[in-house]
Amino acid sequence: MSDRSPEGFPAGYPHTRLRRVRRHDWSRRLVRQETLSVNDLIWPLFIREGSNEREPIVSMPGVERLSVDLIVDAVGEAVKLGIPAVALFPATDAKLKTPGCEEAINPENLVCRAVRAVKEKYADAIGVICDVALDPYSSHGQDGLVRDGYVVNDETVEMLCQQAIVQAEAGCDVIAPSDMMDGRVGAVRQALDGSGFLDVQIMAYAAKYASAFYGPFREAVGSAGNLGSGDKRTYQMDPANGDEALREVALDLAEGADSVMVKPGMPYLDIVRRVKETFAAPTFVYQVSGEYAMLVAAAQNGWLDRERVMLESLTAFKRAGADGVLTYFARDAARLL
Ligand SMILES: NCC(=O)CCC(=O)O
Ligand SMILES: [Mg+2]
Repeated sequence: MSDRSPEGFPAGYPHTRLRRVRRHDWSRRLVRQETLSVNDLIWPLFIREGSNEREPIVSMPGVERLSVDLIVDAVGEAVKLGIPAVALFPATDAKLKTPGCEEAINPENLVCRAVRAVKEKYADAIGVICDVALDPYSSHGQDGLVRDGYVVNDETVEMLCQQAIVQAEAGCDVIAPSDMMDGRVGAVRQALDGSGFLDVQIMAYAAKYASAFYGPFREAVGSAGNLGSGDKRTYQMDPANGDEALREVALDLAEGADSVMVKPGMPYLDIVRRVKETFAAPTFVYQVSGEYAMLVAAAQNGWLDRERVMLESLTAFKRAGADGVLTYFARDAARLL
């Protein structure tokens, strides 16, 4: 290298100065690789019974459960902001939760009524995503049917297929199986096709980990008390495993998933990257309730800059390879973008 290189410095220095392109804003913008846009955002919303009712979720400051009429208004805001899709989550009345989860397949259940109301007003101006899983409806808080203390797979899958159909009938655009039963994507695809819903998409929660970061969500949908000291480790993935995520994604794609998801988000960016690089399929990531709660709580204490950590975390998902992010920050981020 140059004879001017000071002794002991790595070859290339000082000709290669990486700070050069960082010096001015115009230059930083020119070399920037990732750009977060409103098209990357999916906004999860929580529904409750009643009309003109809004109820704060204590562990998710700034997030509320909304009655169906106010959900329609919130979706209107999303449409105005250009957010491409919302994900609707029902906080089901405790009286309707049973071991058999019958409310999941009631065409008049809360989520189906919300989907119909939203679609009536906004039609194709925005996509509506609904989970397929039994936890909002189970008295035990598990995502499937329980027999002898175990969440049974195949019987649960039969129920999920019926749940997918009632949600598709209500107008849901994307069915998102979040249950982690084996074989559910193929079964749900077949059920949807068999009922004529050829164009209803499946976004598979393919690599969903048995994470402690879901705590505030369980408060939001009122399932925390139902689950008690139980856990979901016999079906959700072990946080210690990476390779298994690729096997899960491979199966879900082979079974007909249109897109896949990694969940949670920030602690699992390596999984997002591996999934995107391996399959080159539409890949989403869920910045879950606990991640939101951490950032917002720290910001409320004045320890973090809310706006900056929000945008930085969302940009990190893009950098890891995600095509989009389910995030409780969606509206706030969209307002800034
Ligand atoms: N199936 C959706 C979730 O479980 C969301 C979890 C979270 O936001 O913590
Ligand atoms: Mg699977």
